Amino acid sequence: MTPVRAPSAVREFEAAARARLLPAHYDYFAGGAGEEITVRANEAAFARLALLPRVLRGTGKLQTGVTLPGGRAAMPVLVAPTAFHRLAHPEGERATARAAAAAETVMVVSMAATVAVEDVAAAAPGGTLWFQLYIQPDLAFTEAIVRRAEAAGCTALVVTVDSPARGRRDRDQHNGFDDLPDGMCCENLRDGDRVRPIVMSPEISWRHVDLLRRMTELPVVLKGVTHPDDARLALDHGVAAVWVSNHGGRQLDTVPAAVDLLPEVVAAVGGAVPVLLDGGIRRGTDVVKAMALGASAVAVGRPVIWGLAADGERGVARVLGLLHDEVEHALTLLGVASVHDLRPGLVRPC
Ligand SMILES: Cc1cc2nc3c(=O)[nH]c(=O)nc-3n(C[C@H](O)[C@H](O)[C@H](O)COP(=O)(O)O)c2cc1C
Ligand SMILES: CCCCCCC(=O)C(=O)O
Repeated sequence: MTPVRAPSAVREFEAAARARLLPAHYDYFAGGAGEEITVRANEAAFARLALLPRVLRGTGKLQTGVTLPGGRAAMPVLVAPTAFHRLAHPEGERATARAAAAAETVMVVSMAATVAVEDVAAAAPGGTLWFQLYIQPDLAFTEAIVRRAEAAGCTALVVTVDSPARGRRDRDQHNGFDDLPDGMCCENLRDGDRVRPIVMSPEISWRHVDLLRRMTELPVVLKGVTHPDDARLALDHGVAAVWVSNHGGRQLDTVPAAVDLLPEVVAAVGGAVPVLLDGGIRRGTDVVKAMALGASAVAVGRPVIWGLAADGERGVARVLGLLHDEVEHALTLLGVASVHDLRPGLVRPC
């Protein structure tokens, strides 16, 4: 009998996940906005970047840890906020949080999680959680959610700013996917005995970022920045980090690939705060390319979902473990001892 081989690359988890998920749920996780041009561009952009190794550097012990406003991570790959983990696995966000804690990295809990942030925290004591927020026009409700995240022990607030409206996702429209199944809801949206809908409002502005900063002592990370002028404004408004992201190509289609936007944002930020990046990271080589171009750390969305759907906590742990091992391997072959020593000169367009 041929033994079943465990996935040896992150990409292999997608097929395993697809085989287990309902087609409409697979499409929700995999899909993006419009023609999915940005979804494809995110990955393709990494393939268009070449790495140029240095030799005879005597590098020795490797350093992959990073220190960020919301705490330290042993690897420079964070778990991006993604919604609805219980569609992928019955343990949902609990399983993801345990795997992230075991990998000693940060999990960003989505506001649209299907397990309440308090229960995610309880599932992974000792783990580092950040909380992702869509600022709700009802500011009292926004504040109530912030207080819950604080009380659950989250160490940063990630405010997603690329969603003044929900992306138009053709796959979801064709599948009629617009709600969670019975027995599942966005647990962080509970308000007394009802669950509120998430409002993505075009009325949200920099004024709300200021209000939020006054509302909490937690560092505020701005996720979904693509324009260098917005990166500069983010600094004016006192954010603790800027997160370059096009939401994995799920919001405005034809926005450029995230990694192509990175250098201009890094230049605009000028080292004032860390710059994070997500979108299309599938390999350790993608991680080092992004960090060479100035990212302080990166995050992965779909790879975590594929690991979760394929094999629950173990699958997520394997995805994170593969990325960690690949980062170390890439550093060794690049002749670089620490992720902090990655520089633009190690990357070339090809
Ligand atoms: C299924 C899914 C759900 C997502 N849900 C959220 C969310 O609730 N909040 C958020 O800020 N971003 C959300 N995102 C965007 C991710 O945080 C991240 O920006 C994106 O997945 C990165 O691209 P990648 O999937 O290629 O790694 C979601 C992405 C996916 C794929
Ligand atoms: C109505 C709930 C919306 C959750 C948003 C999740 C998300 O950001 C995504 O990309 O999907």
